[in-house]
Amino acid sequence: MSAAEWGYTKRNGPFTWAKNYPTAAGIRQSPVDIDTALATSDSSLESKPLRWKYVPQNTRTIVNSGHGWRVDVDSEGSELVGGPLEGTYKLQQFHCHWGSSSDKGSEHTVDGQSYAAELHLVHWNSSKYADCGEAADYPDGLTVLGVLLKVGAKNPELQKVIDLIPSISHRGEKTEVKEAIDPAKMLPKTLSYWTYLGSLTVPPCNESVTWILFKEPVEVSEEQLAAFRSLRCYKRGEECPCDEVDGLLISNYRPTLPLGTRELRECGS
Ligand SMILES: CCCCCCc1ccc(S(N)(=O)=O)cc1
Ligand SMILES: [Zn+2]
Repeated sequence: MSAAEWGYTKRNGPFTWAKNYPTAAGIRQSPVDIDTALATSDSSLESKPLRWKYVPQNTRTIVNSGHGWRVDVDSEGSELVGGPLEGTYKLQQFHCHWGSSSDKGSEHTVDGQSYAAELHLVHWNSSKYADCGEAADYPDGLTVLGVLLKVGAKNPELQKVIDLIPSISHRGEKTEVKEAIDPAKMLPKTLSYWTYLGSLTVPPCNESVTWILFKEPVEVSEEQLAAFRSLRCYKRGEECPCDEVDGLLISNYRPTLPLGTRELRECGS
């Protein structure tokens, strides 16, 4: 989309994306509702535990993409292997999706239930592809670890992100992450998960993501969610293009798409 960039308002939101990004109307789209009764447990998943290694010092910059905040990471030194994955995946970035109030905001839902937000750790298949951009064009190119966020205690690791939000209030602004953020500390204690083949949940909605969604939600406080909603979707000095309340990014989640004939597997109770 040229002037009217895609976004989350009535005018440019998820139901308009397929106009400019035909893949958004595909049959392997994300997010989906996790119908727990449909999930099949798979011994091959149990036999290859999910394993990851992150380098906190490699969390480089945080940017306001206009669609939310995103922490870009130097992939070197990171790895994610096991579970449903063939080969090694490296961490590229992590970001979050939320709603205008904490009764909604996650992208995946579980038996129809929404959570307050959802954290995505984006990895690319470094065994087969040269970088994330290339990997995004292949069905086995990307893996996203999804963490459901529910309202509760303040999340100390995410607080390091929240503290940087005032310096990236407008679209395009970015700043150095000085205090290292450890992605591993944002994951739940129990590692049970659901996995299925899906897509990027934002345009161009490439159908190249192996989704791994942890079952156990992680806590975040209402104040921390309010900080996410204080980001603006337009550039400093420009007028607000979106018809959101003075361009505040109060909601940036895509509603669920049909799972269709895709298999939904689970590992752990
Ligand atoms: C054409 C290059 C694509 C880079 C990948 C950008 C991206 C990664 C993950 C997600 S999400 N919300 O599915 O985790 C959205 C966007
Ligand atoms: Zn995401």
